[in-house]
Amino acid sequence: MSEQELKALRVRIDNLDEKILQLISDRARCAEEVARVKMASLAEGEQPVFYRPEREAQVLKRVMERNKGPLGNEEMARLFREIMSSCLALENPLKVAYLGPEGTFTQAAAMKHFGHAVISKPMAAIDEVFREVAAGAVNFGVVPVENSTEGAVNHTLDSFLEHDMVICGEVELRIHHHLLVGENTKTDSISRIYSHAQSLAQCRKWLDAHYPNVERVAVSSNAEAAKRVKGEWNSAAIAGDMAAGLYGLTRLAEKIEDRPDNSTRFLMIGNQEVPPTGDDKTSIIVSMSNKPGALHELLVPFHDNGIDLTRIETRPSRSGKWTYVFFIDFVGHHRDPLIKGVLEKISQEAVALKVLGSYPKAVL
Ligand SMILES: C=C(O[C@@H]1C=C(C(=O)O)C=C[C@H]1O)C(=O)O
Repeated sequence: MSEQELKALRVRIDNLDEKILQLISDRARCAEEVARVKMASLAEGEQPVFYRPEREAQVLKRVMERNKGPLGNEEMARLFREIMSSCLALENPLKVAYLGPEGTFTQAAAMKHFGHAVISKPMAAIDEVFREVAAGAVNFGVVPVENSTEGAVNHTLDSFLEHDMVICGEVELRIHHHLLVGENTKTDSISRIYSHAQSLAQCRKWLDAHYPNVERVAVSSNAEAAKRVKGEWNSAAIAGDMAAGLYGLTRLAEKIEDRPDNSTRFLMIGNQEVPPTGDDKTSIIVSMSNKPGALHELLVPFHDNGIDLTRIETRPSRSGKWTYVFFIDFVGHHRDPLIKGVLEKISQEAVALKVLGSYPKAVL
């Protein structure tokens, strides 16, 4: 390609960028206007709701449906995710607590869902994320709930039993783990490997094959593991890209997770009910009396109405020995008439039923 051609293309790009800049600014002004209208139409004492997850899901879906390439749908939606995040921050920047420290996959999930124009607050434990939301110190919290290799994150499920929270969104993240070391570590003399228990479990076979005799030490998060090995001799951490970059570690081995499709699902928790979008999921907690056929009774209404169950998890109820609660996720919104009927049926049989929230299915 000649210099001449390159020059002409760069002029075209500059002109397009100018148009994009203009359009994004017009869009941001619209968002400001939306904020003004929302404020003006408030009833006495009513708090404005700036963040609308159902609307954001609709915007992203529209973008994906209309996208004709060459950029992929996810790539294009990611760009619009950030534009919306910045527009919303003009109305009112969201405060989001997540399971920290900085560099965790939960932080990556928070950014994937809310974009980067939020005020984010790392918390030391899952329960603290719940408490921060309950105290009103932040608008939303982000917590991991299940991993495709290792199953449920029990701390999160148990926290739902203790706090009244509304789930307002979900996000899924592909989880790639790397074996990381700091500059002081001699790679042939690793005597200890730190990570979160879930991550150690997700790499169990790889560790058994490559480091069978090295001590595995579970710490509170894999970002914490990365932070530790930065200054330590002869130790390594298992963590992801964000933590590797943040703490400037070297990758001894990449993508060491046992299953290549290893993914984690995260939930956004808050106090805001989300209206239906037509493509939603609902999470409930149910406790049944301890009698034969109780689980069957619970599941029949879903089957009879053709409702797609996406997950069922059992946890000790904490209110009596050998009594259990069921965490159930299914497709649909609790305001849909069909779902309403099913929930009514279940509540006739159940000791307790709590709807944790209905929320748009993950778009990205
Ligand atoms: C502009 C609005 O407010 C926020 C910003 C949005 C956007 O930038 O598209 C979408 C939904 C809200 O989170 C709105 O409610 O439409």
